Amino acid sequence: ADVDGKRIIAADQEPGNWMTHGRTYDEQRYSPLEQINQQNVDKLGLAWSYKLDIDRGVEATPIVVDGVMYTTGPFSVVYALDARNGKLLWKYDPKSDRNRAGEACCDAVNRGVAVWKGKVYVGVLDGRLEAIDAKTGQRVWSVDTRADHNRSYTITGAPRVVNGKVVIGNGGAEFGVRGYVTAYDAESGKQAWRFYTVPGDPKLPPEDKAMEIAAKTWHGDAFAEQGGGGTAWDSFAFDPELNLLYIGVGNGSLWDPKWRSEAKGDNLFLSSIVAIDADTGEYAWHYQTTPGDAWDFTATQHMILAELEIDGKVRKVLMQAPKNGFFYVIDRATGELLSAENIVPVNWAKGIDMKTGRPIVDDEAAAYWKDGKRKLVTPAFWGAHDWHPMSYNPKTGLVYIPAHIMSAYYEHIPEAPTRNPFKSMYQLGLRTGMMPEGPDGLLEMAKTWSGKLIAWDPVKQKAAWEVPYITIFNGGTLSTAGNLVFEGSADGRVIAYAAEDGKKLWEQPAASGVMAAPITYSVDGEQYVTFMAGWGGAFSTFAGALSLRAGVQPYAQVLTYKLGGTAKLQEPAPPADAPKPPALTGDAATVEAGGKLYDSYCSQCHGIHAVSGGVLPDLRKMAPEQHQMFLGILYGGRVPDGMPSFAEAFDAKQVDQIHQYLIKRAHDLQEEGDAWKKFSAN
Ligand SMILES: O=C(O)c1cc(C(=O)O)c2c(n1)C(=O)C(=O)c1cc(C(=O)O)[nH]c1-2
Ligand SMILES: [Ca+2]
Repeated sequence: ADVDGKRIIAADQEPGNWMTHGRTYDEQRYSPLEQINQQNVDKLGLAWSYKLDIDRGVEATPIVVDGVMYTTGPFSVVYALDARNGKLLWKYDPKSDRNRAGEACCDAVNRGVAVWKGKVYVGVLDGRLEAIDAKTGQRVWSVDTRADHNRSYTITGAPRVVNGKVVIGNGGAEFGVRGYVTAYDAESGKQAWRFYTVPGDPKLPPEDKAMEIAAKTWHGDAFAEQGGGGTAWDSFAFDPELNLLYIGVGNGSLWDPKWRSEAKGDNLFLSSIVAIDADTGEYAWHYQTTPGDAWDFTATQHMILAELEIDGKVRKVLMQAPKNGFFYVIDRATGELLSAENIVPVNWAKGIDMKTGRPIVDDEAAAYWKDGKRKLVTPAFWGAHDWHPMSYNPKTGLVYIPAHIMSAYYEHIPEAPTRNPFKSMYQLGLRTGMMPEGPDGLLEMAKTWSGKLIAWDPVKQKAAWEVPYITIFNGGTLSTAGNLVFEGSADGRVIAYAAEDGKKLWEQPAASGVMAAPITYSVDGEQYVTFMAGWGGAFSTFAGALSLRAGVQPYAQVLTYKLGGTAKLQEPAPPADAPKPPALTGDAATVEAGGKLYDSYCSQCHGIHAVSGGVLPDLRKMAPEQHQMFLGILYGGRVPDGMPSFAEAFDAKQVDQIHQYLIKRAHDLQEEGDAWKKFSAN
């Protein structure tokens, strides 16, 4: 694992390796390998599989160096595997603090490691960054990246190593935190610099030039208490010539701009791409995709650096499709906006004004805090595109985007929200009326959600071709010189398409939903393609009901293919039938009160309207002994699974209200049958 900057910059000279998250610092996720190509891809078969320990969301991009694969599973567990046969070399469990798992918004996911000079780096869900000896799997150093232990900081993203420094951000903007990116010396773990993305306490002077710029765009002082947001929880890119590190910055805390910043100002650097000096962390330029974000429109999405010919001139560009539905091409030396076009229908903005670089926001459709009316906004909080990586094929000039068609409700709350001290709970500052009333409304809404693989031409600013999918949250993409695009799907398939026209050339079942982006590598002259399979993440936890349309279970494994591979796919056992629930003893008012508590505290993991997407237990299907122990489970938590104690959140009466609501929902299930199962496409 003797990777360094020189090797990564010259990655095309050793195409068999995949040495950094996006293969190269420009994060194109394009491999020069072409042993597997359009002529023979139909002969691709499973070479080996490796079963991960925990069946929850899998989002990692594996790293492969000189025949060894380093990858991660849920709860930031690191696996080193022989890349030829999947044999385990070592496993490192950082023992992420399970009491704090509820402080992660979107499942206990991890997007992979970085490798540098004999060490493997992993961001741990509980907020640690750790260095591991690549040979032995033993910990070398560990740092706590959290700036404030009273806040819900987590890490799900993959570190990058640039100029000998390990760079990592945090998650937490759904819980009220102040975002930042930190760089640590790769050898020692000593902090080199920290770049805050939003201002801190307005009573204190700004920390640096960037915060001076940002502070002028925030109003009032609520954001100091509410955190401000701007977490950099996923994407980075690096240009070694310009020595600029690009950071994708996230949404605001709170979401409602009225309660965050008196509905005034752009609130920099929320929803922005920020370029900083890779050595010092000093601000260079920024481009804000969604000024004054109100919809969780993060710009943490994957950024690709490329050279494009635009109006007869070759430009060094940065490309991003953030959640807000537009595809941006930006000059990466200066931050100048070159083009912006929507990749799916959007209703929140009428377009981007190319003179000002700002969106033309449609207040009638989307500004829920202005007139107090509930708004159905497109796209919504998982965006037209979320963290699932894109890829760019320089031969076709196309960017392959796993895109979403989705809308959701946003509703202002008229009284100023106060900060809830319970840390494992979303604090968005708007109503959970984001979702339609009742399970029937949900079913209707689900039918309007779908996914699409879009082959986007960033010069012509339009799609060259598209492939539809049954739900959102399909896998990231991989492009190869074999002129193939590989993608896994939410509904449990691994697929190869022709890069130029999207013709499907190969498909096999994956035994679970696939969200992560595949990679390709070669060892001893043999090319392999690896998919990390395993359903989970934000969609199938919070909106579990809608995700059932994918018809898959969480079953986490590494699936590696080669030409002529003949290994047998392992599959999960089918889920058990729902047991008969106890009698409902609570009256309608009790059930209603329980439902409200459930929505606020439980739905982010177990699913809205108590319909689970299968990642965490469906509470309508509790066993008799779980009903008997209900209070004990809520007060004690189920720590190994990451369920915190709710003793501080609920009194005994409230526990009973939630219990009665769940019993009611269990009876609904018995009477209606599983409408969601029938609804599933498979
Ligand atoms: O604002 C944040 O700090 C934050 C963090 C994360 C995360 O760390 O996973 C997600 C999001 N936001 C988010 O908005 C989102 O849609 C999302 C999806 C996922 C996932 O892993 O499926 N994580 C996150
Ligand atoms: Ca977010």
